[in-house]
Amino acid sequence: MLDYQKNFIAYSLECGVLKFGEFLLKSGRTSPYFFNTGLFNTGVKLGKLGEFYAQALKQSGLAPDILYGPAYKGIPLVSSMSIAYAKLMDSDIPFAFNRKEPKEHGEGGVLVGSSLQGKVLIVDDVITAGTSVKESVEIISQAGATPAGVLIALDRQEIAESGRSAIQEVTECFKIPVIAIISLENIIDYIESNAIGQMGAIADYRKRYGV
Ligand SMILES: O=P(O)(O)OC[C@H]1O[C@H](OP(=O)(O)OP(=O)(O)O)[C@H](O)[C@@H]1O
Ligand SMILES: O=C(O)c1cc(=O)[nH]c(=O)[nH]1
Repeated sequence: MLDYQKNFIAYSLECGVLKFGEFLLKSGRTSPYFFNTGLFNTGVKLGKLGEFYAQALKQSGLAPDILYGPAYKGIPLVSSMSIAYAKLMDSDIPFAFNRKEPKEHGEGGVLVGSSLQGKVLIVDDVITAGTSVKESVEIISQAGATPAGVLIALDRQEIAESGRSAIQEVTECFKIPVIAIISLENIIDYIESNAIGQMGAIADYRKRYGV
């Protein structure tokens, strides 16, 4: 594991973002751990999170035209990341996000921010079964733009409904790369070397849903 990944896990634990317990996921699975980026909830914490994402984009070598953050947690992620990336790379990439409920008045619709065109990078918090990424790909394609990749904080390394890995499904179906700052494997390494967390429950969960 690289130093910046260790630092990211330590920082997530310190902010209460990475938690152990029992959590119901979007997929309907009950997980013994949860990664809640909503708890990067001050200017300093969110600013630092944006810098991790900006660094990951720099290292990926991808050159998207637009950054897209799916509601809700993708909204502060894409906003903070675009500020951090502009500072890091002196490159002002436009960004956009969606509403979960279409707005019926004013400008209306589900999209907010820059219009979706060209190569669009999806910026989200985690991938579990891949549903959220599929929804984003649909929104981007419907707008006439091209999904160019996915950047997430955590790859939970789980299987999708098809029985294939969620990441494998995304990369094979949509022919786009997925970049994750950390994965479940990194969290397990960290837990084992620092004697924290509920390894037994995580190992059981991984046996059932992991890749
Ligand atoms: O890979 P998946 O199985 O789709 O799961 C991961 C998605 O689930 C959560 O979204 P959700 O819409 O639940 O939450 P939010 O409104 O808090 O962003 C999370 O933010 C990811 O976008
Ligand atoms: O799959 C999810 O719903 C999910 C998992 C996780 O670790 N964090 C999160 O915000 N959502």
